[in-house]
Amino acid sequence: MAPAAFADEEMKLSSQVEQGRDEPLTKSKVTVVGSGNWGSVASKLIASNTLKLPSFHDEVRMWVFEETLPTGEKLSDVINKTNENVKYLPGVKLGKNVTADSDLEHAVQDANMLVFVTPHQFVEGICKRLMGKIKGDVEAISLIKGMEVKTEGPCMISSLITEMLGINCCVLMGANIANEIAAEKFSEATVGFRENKEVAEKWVRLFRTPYFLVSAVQDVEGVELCGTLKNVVAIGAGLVDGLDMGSNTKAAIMRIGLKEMRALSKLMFPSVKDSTFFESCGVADLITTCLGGRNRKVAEAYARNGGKRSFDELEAEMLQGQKLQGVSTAKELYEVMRSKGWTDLFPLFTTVYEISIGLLPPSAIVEYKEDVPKFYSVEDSAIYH
Ligand SMILES: NC(=O)c1ccc[n+]([C@@H]2O[C@H](COP(=O)([O-])OP(=O)(O)OC[C@H]3O[C@@H](n4cnc5c(N)ncnc54)[C@H](O)[C@@H]3O)[C@@H](O)[C@H]2O)c1
Ligand SMILES: O=P(O)(O)OC[C@H](O)CO
Repeated sequence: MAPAAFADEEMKLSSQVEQGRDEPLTKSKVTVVGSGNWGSVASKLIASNTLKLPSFHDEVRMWVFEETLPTGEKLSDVINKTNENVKYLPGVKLGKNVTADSDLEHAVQDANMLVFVTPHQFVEGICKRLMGKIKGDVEAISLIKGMEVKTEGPCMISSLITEMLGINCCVLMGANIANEIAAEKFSEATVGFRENKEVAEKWVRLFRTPYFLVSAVQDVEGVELCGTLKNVVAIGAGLVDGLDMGSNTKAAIMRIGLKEMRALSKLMFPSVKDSTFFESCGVADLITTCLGGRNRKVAEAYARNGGKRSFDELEAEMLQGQKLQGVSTAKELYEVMRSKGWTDLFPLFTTVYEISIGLLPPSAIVEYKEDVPKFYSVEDSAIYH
């Protein structure tokens, strides 16, 4: 396949460039903070590259939120013994140079590159534990799709990491269903960076493989908001699947969702670029999530049950410890929209939230309201600019 072949060439080139240089004086040490489904795949990707690229230490440390398996063994011990995350990514070898570490402070203590990849609701607690424990020259990247809402307004996860730990934080988002990348099927991702292009290029080198093509754009908020907001649209897509509405309806939800994603992103952060929505983190992630993601899957079950079983209950039963981001993100978005008086401008986001808390039935996702034609007028609205 042409793109993969191109990626292969690029990879060789970047290895040659690195190998052609003198051995770097200091090699970067990478720690992955998180070890769920995507955290484990990210560790595998990175570990395959640190072995090849001389500017990185071979070992990749992966922080594991410790749990006891039904066998009575600790998850981190089993990962180190089998080289597999038997709970969150069974059947896939991570690479012998991945070391699971259940001690958070110990896992990060020597790292100069931190990869944050946990469900978004745990990040603040993790950062509190790390405050004052990070070395000065550390760079971070967040693979986390989600946001926090503070009294001052919305706070993206990369900003939370920067504010709490005093370190620069890029983001990596994309059409990245973890199990497919674990099986080394070709896909793409987008790194978002603020100012330092060299740092972004270093992250690209660390992640890129012949089957995982990564490019960088200077738009942290745009990339992160794409990854965050698509999870709410995915809930809408799952609801229409559960209502057996068919492809046209799902395409309509995706189109309306994309428009709301772009409009809300620009309202929250006017610097967000339109072009970002055409990268992997934008339209491609929206499509893959609405076709094959966990948010879609659980929302489908919610609609099939007529809203009688809660999202929490279905998540626990269907995902076995993996976490949904779309429902909590819908709530967080709603808080932002309500406080700003924007709910009427975003009927899809608002409806998904109201369905998720049981205020409306699942069928409300396709009930057209004559008096709310806002899908079409949001860009003309005075507050849009
Ligand atoms: N899985 C995917 O396909 C995928 C792809 C791209 C991005 N993401 C994003 O990556 C992020 C992480 O998702 P994931 O799929 O790796 O995780 P996951 O949903 O598979 O697993 C949940 C993780 O949370 C951990 N956890 C549970 N309680 C915790 C606590 N109190 N404190 C800290 N950790 C705790 C579990 O140990 C587990 O590692 C999310 O923001 C998600 O949206 C996921
Ligand atoms: O399985 P989901 O719905 O959490 O989505 C996974 C990824 O974000 C897709 O890129």
